[in-house]
Amino acid sequence: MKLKFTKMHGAGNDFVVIDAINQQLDLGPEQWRRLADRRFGVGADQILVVEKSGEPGVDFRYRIFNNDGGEVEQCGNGSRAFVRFVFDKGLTRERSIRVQTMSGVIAPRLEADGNITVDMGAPRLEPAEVPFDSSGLAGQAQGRDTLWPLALGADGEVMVSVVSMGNPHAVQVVGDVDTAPVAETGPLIEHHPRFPKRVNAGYMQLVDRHHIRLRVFERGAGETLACGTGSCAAVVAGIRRGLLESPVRVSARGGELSIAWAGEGEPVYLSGPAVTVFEGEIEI
Ligand SMILES: N[C@H](CCC[C@H](N)C(=O)O)C(=O)O
Repeated sequence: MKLKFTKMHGAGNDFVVIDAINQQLDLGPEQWRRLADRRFGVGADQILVVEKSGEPGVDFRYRIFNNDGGEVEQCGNGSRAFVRFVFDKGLTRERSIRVQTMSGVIAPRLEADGNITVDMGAPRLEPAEVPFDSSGLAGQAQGRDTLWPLALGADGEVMVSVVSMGNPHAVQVVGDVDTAPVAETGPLIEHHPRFPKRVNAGYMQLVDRHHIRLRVFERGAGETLACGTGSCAAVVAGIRRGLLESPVRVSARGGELSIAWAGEGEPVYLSGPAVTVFEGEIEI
């Protein structure tokens, strides 16, 4: 089928965005993978699909596919691209919308200055909600958080915080993100047996109480230049550990994000850019 798409990015985390309201889609995992392939397709970390919502009080439905073809629950950088896309395409005249995802409703808002702030909902903090299998493990309390030991075989053991933003995150503090073993240990953490749905692996360097540097080896996509939900998860973990105070500036390799969180039970707010790179059409 001939498919119209828009290529976008949020702080270097890149997307193919598809209007499934005005196009009939019937694609499977192999086609999502090909679309996201950087040589045989358009190339992207994730594919974002825009659908009408059937829910009262909700404007759109938002489906997210990693470049391995798997459908996932949430994408923070993608939610900013989503609101920029639907506004620019005239699918809405509202700058503030509510969007249904697999893990609940989020609320992106397109600011007058072009920046975008998203209510990402409240983090889920119980291991079973992540999901993380903590059975038989001795957690180490730090502040309101618990650090869990992850055995990585020859690569030793790392202590991680576990947080769900609808999707699963394992966050560790490192001395220097530039020398952190992201390529070596990212895949080991992503596929660790204690994460039955796999996990996004975050490496956070503390700059000061309102600033971190962050790299994320993403589930189903490998290291990306920025990860919105990973930034939310890292800041939530840092605040719970007593290491950070809201708001926090997150310096990713692809750009800057800002996270605000008032504490347990409260929503996490993600702010940052969303850029349209080009429009295209592909036979898929
Ligand atoms: N790889 C993630 C989905 C995309 C998240 C990321 N791109 C973001 O901005 O939140 C997962 O499998 O949960």
